[in-house]
Amino acid sequence: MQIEEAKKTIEALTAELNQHNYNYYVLAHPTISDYDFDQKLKQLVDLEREFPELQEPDSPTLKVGGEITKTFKTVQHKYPMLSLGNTYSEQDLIDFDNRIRKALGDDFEYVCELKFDGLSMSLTYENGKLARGVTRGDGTKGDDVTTNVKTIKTIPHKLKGEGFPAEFEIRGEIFMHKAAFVKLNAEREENGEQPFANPRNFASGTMKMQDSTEVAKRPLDCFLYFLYGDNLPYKTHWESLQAVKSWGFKVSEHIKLCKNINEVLDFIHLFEDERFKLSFDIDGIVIKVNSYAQQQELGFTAKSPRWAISYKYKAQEVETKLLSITYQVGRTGAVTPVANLQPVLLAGTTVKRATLHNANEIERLDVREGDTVLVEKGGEIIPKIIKVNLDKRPNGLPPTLFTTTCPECGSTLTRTEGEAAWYCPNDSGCPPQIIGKMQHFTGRKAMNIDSLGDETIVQLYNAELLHNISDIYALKDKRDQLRQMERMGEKSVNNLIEGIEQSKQMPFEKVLFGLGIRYVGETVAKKLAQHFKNIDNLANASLLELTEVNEIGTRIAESVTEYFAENNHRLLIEQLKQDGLQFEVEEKEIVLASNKLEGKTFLISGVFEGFGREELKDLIEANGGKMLSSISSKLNFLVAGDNMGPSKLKKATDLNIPIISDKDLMSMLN
Ligand SMILES: NC(=O)c1ccc[n+]([C@@H]2O[C@H](COP(=O)([O-])OP(=O)(O)OC[C@H]3O[C@@H](n4cnc5c(N)ncnc54)[C@H](O)[C@@H]3O)[C@@H](O)[C@H]2O)c1
Ligand SMILES: [Zn+2]
Repeated sequence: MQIEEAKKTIEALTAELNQHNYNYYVLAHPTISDYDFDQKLKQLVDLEREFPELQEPDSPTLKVGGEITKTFKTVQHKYPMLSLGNTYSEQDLIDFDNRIRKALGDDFEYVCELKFDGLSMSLTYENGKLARGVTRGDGTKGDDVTTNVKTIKTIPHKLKGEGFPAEFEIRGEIFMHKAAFVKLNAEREENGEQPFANPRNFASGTMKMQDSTEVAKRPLDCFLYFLYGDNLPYKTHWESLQAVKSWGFKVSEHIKLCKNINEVLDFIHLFEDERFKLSFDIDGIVIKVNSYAQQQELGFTAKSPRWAISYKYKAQEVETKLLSITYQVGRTGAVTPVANLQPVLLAGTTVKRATLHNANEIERLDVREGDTVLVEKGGEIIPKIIKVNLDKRPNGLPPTLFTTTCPECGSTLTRTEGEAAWYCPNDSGCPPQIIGKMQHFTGRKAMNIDSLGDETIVQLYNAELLHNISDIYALKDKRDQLRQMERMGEKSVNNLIEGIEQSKQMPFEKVLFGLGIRYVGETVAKKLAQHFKNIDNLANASLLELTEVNEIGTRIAESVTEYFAENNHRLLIEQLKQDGLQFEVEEKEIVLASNKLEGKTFLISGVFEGFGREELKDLIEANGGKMLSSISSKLNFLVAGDNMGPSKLKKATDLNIPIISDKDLMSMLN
């Protein structure tokens, strides 16, 4: 390659890799596979080796990929958090072993560990207590996410046992189990939120959240894999792993002390298949030289230790034929394309279907019925089509035109500017939407009507006893018809009606969530209910009033106003009101109500361990205080919790505004 051409290629690759790093680390929504990313990075490494004069000092080949954000406090790492050299080839491992052998002679051992596919975290403990949790960030500085880390149950707040150093740092990987991922991602999709591609992205997206109470709802876990400290009493990595286990840290049982590279390869071969039986994703095996002294001798490159390497498994993929593309309609009316495949064995299971996400994805892949496609099951649980084998495309295959009509009711589909999904607008006449809405309404997180399960709803819909949510509350007058149905004895009819009657006591926020307004998930419903207090206030709120609510963006606000603009929906709510459902927040009797805060102004910032922000706000107002929405000289007190933005802190300090804790606030009331 000529230097001119090399320069152009290097520039293009650099720009592309920087973008992918951003998608992966900051947005947690990568657009290419890890394998492709690694191939491109390797190409850049090779080019820079051939033309060293063209290497930029901030080339992605020299940097750890992540970034720090502005939303958390930045913390300097005491020991840099590096990346790991990686390879997909066994020959590279043998070369690695030869390099080590050359430097150390033959007397050394390796430790093999699973390469957990999550995000790395540095935890600092002081006198046996968790002091800090910091992300890798750019490798030298990271985000202080301590409050989020504290919600992870397997990370000890306080150590047990003895012998731990007064101060040390421990590194590990935060991840989400596959089962939790599948469940939570399905909920996201149901709420109209963008699903995450895999558990890693979900875990990483979660750790970036500002609201720790949200983080606490998402089950994360953490394996620890490296101990750092000054003058540690251990000579080897293996020994230290045993010690940290005894202090209460979770260390994977799948580790192996190896005498030579052949034993390492055995471990790698073993997990080639075993990895699919684990409850969490791994993307490879990490191989580390065991002795600390030898690690020191080997040292580091700019980006990774020379004493460790990771072997990555290629995502499993297989070719098969795309028989047809069909469309599914969800509860919200979103139409999802599904690829129906010639059944094929992949990663231990028979795959018949793959997701195609939306029209953009079909266009991107240019996938057509009759094509031969490459299907991948990597970290992801749901197989997906990664590309079309164009060499095998029969002549004259017509391009796929995304359906323009609903496969269930024939309505013309609509799409909002800027959104990926097409929707069937016929929400009161499209069977899967009608059924889905009722199922959502009776679901565990909404009205929780146990006795009216998903199957029963379908059965009653088919028997024309249910068409609409409000019909549920009319079932009590249809006992005779109910009793005639299959599998419906006197007792189950009684149960059914009783469950329905009981649901009338469900609080407003559950009813609101149950209505299934697009983008109004559980948390949003709670926020809206607390803010507007009753359905009429909410229904009459303007876009501006809606977006003024903390964490309600324009997308949600628009969806809410659209919902209430429809007469059908207003009629439904009127009917449900008459049926006796809760459409206002039950005013909690605030025992503390007084006028102790009269004439004083407050602003709340950050997160609190014992209180929700809304709760504090209610408390302040119930005691005569007034809330302000920004920091100005008019503000009397800033009630600050964890994770308060640094700019707010500075502004308050500059204006000399007293910063108080939630506990200080409580004592003002006593
Ligand atoms: N698809 C994309 O767009 C995209 C973009 C950027 C990066 N990536 C992927 O991420 C990789 C780079 O990420 P990276 O720099 O974090 O490297 P890496 O993930 O390949 O290896 C380093 C990381 O491994 C983790 N790890 C897991 N188990 C471990 C164990 N037992 N011991 C030590 N560390 C362990 C640690 O978090 C450590 O930071 C790339 O190779 C690529 O595959 C993909
Ligand atoms: Zn339809």
